[in-house]
Amino acid sequence: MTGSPEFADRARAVLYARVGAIFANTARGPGHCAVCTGPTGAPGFLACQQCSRQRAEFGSELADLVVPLAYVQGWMSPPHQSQHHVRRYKSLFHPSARCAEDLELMVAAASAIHGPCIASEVGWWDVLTFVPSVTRCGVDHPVVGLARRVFDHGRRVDRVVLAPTDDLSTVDRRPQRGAFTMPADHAAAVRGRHVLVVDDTWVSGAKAQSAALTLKAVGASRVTILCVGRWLSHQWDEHRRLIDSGLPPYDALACPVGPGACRGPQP
Ligand SMILES: O=P(O)(O)OC[C@H]1O[C@H](OP(=O)(O)OP(=O)(O)O)[C@H](O)[C@@H]1O
Repeated sequence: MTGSPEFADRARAVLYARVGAIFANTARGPGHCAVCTGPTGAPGFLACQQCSRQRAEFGSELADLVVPLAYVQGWMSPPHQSQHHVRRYKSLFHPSARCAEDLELMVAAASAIHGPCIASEVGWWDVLTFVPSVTRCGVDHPVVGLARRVFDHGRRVDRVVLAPTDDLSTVDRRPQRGAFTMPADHAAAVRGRHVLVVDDTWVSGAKAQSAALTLKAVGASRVTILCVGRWLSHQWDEHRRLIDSGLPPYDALACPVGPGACRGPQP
């Protein structure tokens, strides 16, 4: 059964074989941003500079919980396979079915195994959506395939879509309240409810948090962002240090919500 210990063991083995050498689990705790899991850059800080700035500006309008599953080792030379995966899965001209399938399996396993961990932190989600692409918004974007793989734990989950506005193209490392809108009937489905927002990559979090701003503005009680890859840039000192520290292979049992929150089987 999906979500059972047997499923978890099987998913762990499958993902270890498929992406263990490609991705590494995100980490929580000292040195890691409590929001996005990126390096804080300085000891004693709970959040990285980007997330701190966003929190100072938007406070509780932002997502209540951000769950990045794995680090993407970006801008390496030669390029790292994790970068290749998160790009090729949605490449317009050379899409890779293998990459898409791997990311979808990661979302399916994480939401099945660690859905209860999300629930223990912020409650079960009632509504599901995704972050639309700037260049290819709409439901034919492969990010929708990721959202479709979120395991619902037998619960009723409504699906809604965010509509990008012209302001979305100007979202650059800083969330904006007007980047998305929501059709009135979808907004009604969101009011007073917990929305899970799926995205493929978190770089600054600006787009995903812009989605959260819209959802909170139309009345969502809570927003959780689930993204596959927390992008690290090998060109930034603190990111390079984390990459060069030797990241362990991806383990589907390692909890992306944090060891203290884990309600699933332990690694
Ligand atoms: O964390 P951020 O700094 O906001 O960057 C990450 C966002 O950027 C990409 O979106 P884009 O619209 O470029 O996606 P596409 O490549 O799918 O068109 C990606 O899919 C994330 O949504």
